[in-house]
Amino acid sequence: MKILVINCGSSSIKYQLFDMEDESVLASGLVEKIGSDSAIIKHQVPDKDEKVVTGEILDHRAGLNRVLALLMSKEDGVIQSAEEVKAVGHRVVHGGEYFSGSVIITSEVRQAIRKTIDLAPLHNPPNLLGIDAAQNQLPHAVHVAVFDTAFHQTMPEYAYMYPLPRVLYYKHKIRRYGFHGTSHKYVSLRAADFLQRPLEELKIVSCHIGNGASITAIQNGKSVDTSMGMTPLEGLMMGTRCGDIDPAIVPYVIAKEELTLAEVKSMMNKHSGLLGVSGLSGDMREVTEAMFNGDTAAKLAIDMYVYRLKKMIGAYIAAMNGIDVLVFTAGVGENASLIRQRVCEGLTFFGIELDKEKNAERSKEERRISREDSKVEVLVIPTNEELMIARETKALVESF
Ligand SMILES: Nc1ncnc2c1ncn2[C@@H]1O[C@H](COP(=O)(O)OP(=O)(O)O)[C@@H](O)[C@H]1O
Ligand SMILES: CC(=O)OP(=O)(O)O
Ligand SMILES: [Mg+2]
Repeated sequence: MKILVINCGSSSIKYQLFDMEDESVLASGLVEKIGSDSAIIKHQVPDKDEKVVTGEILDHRAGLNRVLALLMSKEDGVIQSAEEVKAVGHRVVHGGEYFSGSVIITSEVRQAIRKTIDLAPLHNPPNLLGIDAAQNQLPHAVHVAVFDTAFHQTMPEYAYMYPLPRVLYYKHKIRRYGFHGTSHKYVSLRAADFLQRPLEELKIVSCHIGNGASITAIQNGKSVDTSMGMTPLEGLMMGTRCGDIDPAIVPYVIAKEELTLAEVKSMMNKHSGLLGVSGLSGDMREVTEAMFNGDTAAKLAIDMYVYRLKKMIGAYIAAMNGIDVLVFTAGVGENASLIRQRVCEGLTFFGIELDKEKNAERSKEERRISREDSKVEVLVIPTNEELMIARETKALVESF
């Protein structure tokens, strides 16, 4: 069964086509700068050179059309006809309280996703555009929505409610939802498999630290708390997002700097975090390099990033009254050995003992980086949200 996975951003489409017989990737790629006359498609077929095409792509429908044409083309094609794609799995960021698992997309499902637009104005509209475009171009396929929020629907009420007047929850659904659930779920399943231990017996703290970053406490295979909230702005310090700050700063900055609310929102989402503190970049590679070159602002940014992550791991251990496994994943978690080392150095109290040599090894594999005698297993697990979406899609198609 061939399954196409798509992840639509406001001006981009990421895609992967899987052959689910052996879960192999037949092709993958990215369409960027949709809405312009200089859009870029980067299309990769395993063992072939990447194909880069530029040109006008005015909307998601046109973008998807071009992707399908590439998938079926003579030189770079991997399928003969669009009918070969049996199902399409869509990443949908916000499912509100409507969805605690993946679903086949019906008109009711689209309606519910539309109702959560207010809660995720940056993410859900492009996700819906992607669904529309794909249903239009691939009408014979089964379309499935896989939500970032679904895995976290098991959080207890005392973890997801904010200490605000409760009426705001009843009127506007203001509560914590959490994100990156597909990734946290995937790495928790992989961790149990890697350790050959039942997931139900493990207390896992999973750190998804990429551009966006979140941490989740997973007990009995279920999310019991997570650091992102009503939106993906809460929690850890990120590449360009501030994470937790005193909410009183918002009206104060508006008054002092004569900014609009929209400008402050943009500041907190796009100009804060590593970028805001270092003044250089939101990319951990660039900030680390600057720190090694003696840049004091870059050093402060990294000190803050590590300190805040370490404190949050402590909180998530407390949430479960223990920890068996600490998992690092996503761009920073998978690659930045320095960050892993500095975070773990401050957690020895909990029985977390890193093997410095194993931690420093460069690898794309799932691996243990804790010492043999460490009470807590520390693992690096490369995330694979696309594969997880493909698996959830296949399971739904088969039960259909
Ligand atoms: N070798 C590396 N060392 C340190 N950080 C890295 C490395 N490679 C990637 N990163 C970090 O990972 C981030 C991207 O993470 P990723 O999980 O791919 O993000 P997203 O899916 O949100 O775009 C980059 O911005 C960078 O900060
Ligand atoms: C929800 C979210 O923050 O996603 P990303 O990390 O892809 O920005
Ligand atoms: Mg990501």
